[in-house]
This record gives sequence, structure tokens and C-alpha cells, in this order.
Amino acid sequence: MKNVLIVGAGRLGKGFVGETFFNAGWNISFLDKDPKVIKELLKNGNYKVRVHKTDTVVDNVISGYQAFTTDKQHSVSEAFLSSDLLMLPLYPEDFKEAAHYLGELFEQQFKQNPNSKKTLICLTNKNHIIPEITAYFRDNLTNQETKDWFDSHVAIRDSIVRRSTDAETNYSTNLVTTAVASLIIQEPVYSDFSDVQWLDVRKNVAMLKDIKVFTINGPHAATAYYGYLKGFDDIPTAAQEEDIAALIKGVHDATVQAVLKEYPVTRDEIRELEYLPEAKNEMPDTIFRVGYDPIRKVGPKDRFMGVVALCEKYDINYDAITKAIACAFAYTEPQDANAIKLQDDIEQNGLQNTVASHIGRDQNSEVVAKIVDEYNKLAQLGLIG
Ligand SMILES: NC(=O)c1ccc[n+]([C@@H]2O[C@H](COP(=O)([O-])OP(=O)(O)OC[C@H]3O[C@@H](n4cnc5c(N)ncnc54)[C@H](O)[C@@H]3O)[C@@H](O)[C@H]2O)c1
Ligand SMILES: O=P(O)(O)OC[C@@H](O)[C@@H](O)[C@H](O)[C@H](O)CO
Repeated sequence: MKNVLIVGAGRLGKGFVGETFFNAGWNISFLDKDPKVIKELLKNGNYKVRVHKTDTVVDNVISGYQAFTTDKQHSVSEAFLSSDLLMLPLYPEDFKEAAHYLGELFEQQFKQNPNSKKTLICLTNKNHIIPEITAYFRDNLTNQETKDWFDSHVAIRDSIVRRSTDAETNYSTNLVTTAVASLIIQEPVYSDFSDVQWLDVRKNVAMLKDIKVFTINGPHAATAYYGYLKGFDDIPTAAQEEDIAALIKGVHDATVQAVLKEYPVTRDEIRELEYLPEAKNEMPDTIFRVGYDPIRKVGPKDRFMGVVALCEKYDINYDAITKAIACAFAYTEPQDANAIKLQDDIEQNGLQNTVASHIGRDQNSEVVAKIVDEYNKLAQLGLIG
């Protein structure tokens, strides 16, 4: 049997990655830094995933896995050494710590089995971070010989996640997921996972990922932030409301125009990145998960500002995107640490300064003025409390 180690056993780790490898009959090991995640996984020895496919909804029970915390004694060691594939569904800011923890295990692998190879697949929505992630791993290797071995025996690859997976918390053992499109993985890889459904190795993943994050995640985040201000809790319900639907369309249309100008692709070619096939009984994804971490989402090259830069370059109207960004600056979800941090920044430094510093533009730039203006309009409508 083949072995996979899943680093990050939260929503995506359990609901997508674990479920998918379980269906293919692989040996699964989970590693998570949150002891609650591991305790819950081991409590009954199984967890449940409701899978929304295009034509049916299936309830699956996943069992027979191992699960480890990132403990000092590295209990995961044997599972790590026997897995030639590591899947890493982590937030971008978590890779440094994960690389630090795994460094010692790569040293062991080099000493015990220098001919073995490994593929690490990173599952995030942040693009162009593989060189940074690779550097985190190399920095944790003690000498040049191990680094040389690492360079020729370990492939760290990016991927494009085209599914939503939710649960009440990262440690929940009841998850929902949409299985309608594959995970697109950057080639080449050292591991053979051709027997696993939903994994698709391709060229040009950096370009395809920009297109997917801009066209899907931008409108998605706009739904979350405007939906929150209008009092909704879940994405499918918010997306039906007239004003929110108009904003989604505005963000999407500007984004598609910008993408078609910037990249050597046709409208037909981007369709699989721009829309996901509809799942049966659309899953009730939460505004909390989709809006999570507004600081990352309003950042200079992310789903909003990455597109604004292209709109400026090609003289495309981006008013809808500035309205979506204004909603992000008005997002006050108390359970989201970076939403609270944004509110503290606004209180201490004023709106204009805060917007400028987080989107990475000059205080007096046109885009900052537009966002401030949209924010004030939302306030006048009584949407900012
Ligand atoms: N859930 C989705 O639908 C979805 C879709 C597309 C992309 N993503 C991306 O997938 C990544 C994970 O999202 P999620 O929804 O599963 O988040 P999550 O919070 O549910 O799970 C992340 C897990 O990683 C663990 N973790 C953090 N640092 C770790 C470390 N150093 N070592 C081991 N474990 C560590 C956390 O404890 C947590 O359990 C994010 O980058 C997200 O943007 C998620
Ligand atoms: O994961 P994030 O925080 O970057 O973005 C939230 C959602 O937009 C995202 O997870 C989507 O559901 C997913 O990318 C769909 O394919």
C-alpha cells in the first residue's frame, strides 16, 4: 500500500485530502500542531465527510488512519520516512513552522535512505510562494551535503485548490466538501499518485493559479465581506441577495476582462478556472471561512489588489473591486484575529493610512481614495456599525 502524510489536519486536510486518499486505499497519516485536532481524530478512530458531487451527495466515513501531533519526540518519524508523498494543506503563514519541525526528519531520511525521493504538495490560495517555502525547508537542514541531497531528491510543488471544504472548527470530525473539480498540481513530481482521483498534474500552474485565485476567490471574498455587512452567515444565501449578486458580477466581470488582457488565454480556456461545476444541493459554506484573514486577502498581490493592478494597466473600470475591498476593511468578525487587527489599525491610524499600508499603495493614490469613498458610502447606508 502507498503512504501519504498529510501535514495540517484541518478542514481541507481531512475533508478533501484525507477523504480522497482513503477512497484510493492509501495508508494515511495526519500531522497537526493543534492537539485538539489529533485528539478528535483518534477519539473514535474515524471522521465523517459529506461530499457534494455534481449529481449526488455522499456520506463517507474515513477510518484506519494514524494521527500525530508535532511533539518533541517526533512520533510521526516512521510515518514520515515511509511516505514519499506529503500533502500540506496549511495557511501560508504556517509553512515556516512546519518546515522547522520537519527539518530533523529530512536529515534522518538522508542518513537512512539517501536514494529515496519525496514530493511535497502545498495547498494554499497564495501564489508565487514556492521559492519562499523551499527556502524555509533548506534553512532547517544543517549542512551543504544535506541541502544538495534535498535539492535533487525533494520536489516542493504548488497546486490550485478547486473545492471548498468546511466544518465548524479545524478539529471538527464532521465535514462537508464539494467534489466537482480536480486539484491541479505543478509538474514534475517524484511520486506516483495516478491511482488517486481528483489529482491532476499540469504545466504553467503559476499562471493558471493567478487566473483561478482572481476569478473565483475575488468574487468569493466579495460575497463574504458584503454578506457579513448585510447580516448573512453563509455564502450560498448571501450570493442570492440582489446587491450582493450585483457586486459579485461587477468583481467577476472586471476580473475576467483584466485576465484576458494580461494572460495568453482565451475565454474558453479559462472557463475551468473561472467557474466550478455546480454541486448537488450546494454546500452551506460559511462567511467566516471564506472571509477568514482579511489582511491577507486585501494584500498587494492577492485576489483583489492583484486584479486592481491589471485593471490600472489596461484601463479597466475596477469600482466593484474597490467596493469589495471597502467591505473587507469594515469586516468586524470577532473570532477572526486579523479582522480585529484591521479594526484596531483603523482606530489608531485612521482609515486612509490603514487602507494604504495594507494594500501597499500611497496614501494619496486613486485606489486608496476610491476605497475610502466606498467605505463612507457603506457607512452612510448604515452597513458599518
Ligand atoms: N477549506 C477550504 O475549502 C480551502 C479551499 C482552498 C484552499 N484552502 C487553503 O488550504 C489551507 C488550509 O485551509 P483549511 O480550511 O484546511 O484550514 P484549517 O484551519 O481548517 O486547517 C489548517 C490546519 O493546519 C494546522 N497547522 C497549522 N500550522 C501547522 C504546523 N506547523 N504543523 C502542522 N499543522 C499545522 C492547524 O492546526 C489546522 O488544524 C489554507 O491555505 C487555505 O487557504 C482551503
Ligand atoms: O482559503 P482562502 O482563505 O484563501 O479563501 C477562502 C475561499 O475563497 C477558498 O477557500 C475557496 O473556497 C476555494 O479556493 C475554492 O476553490
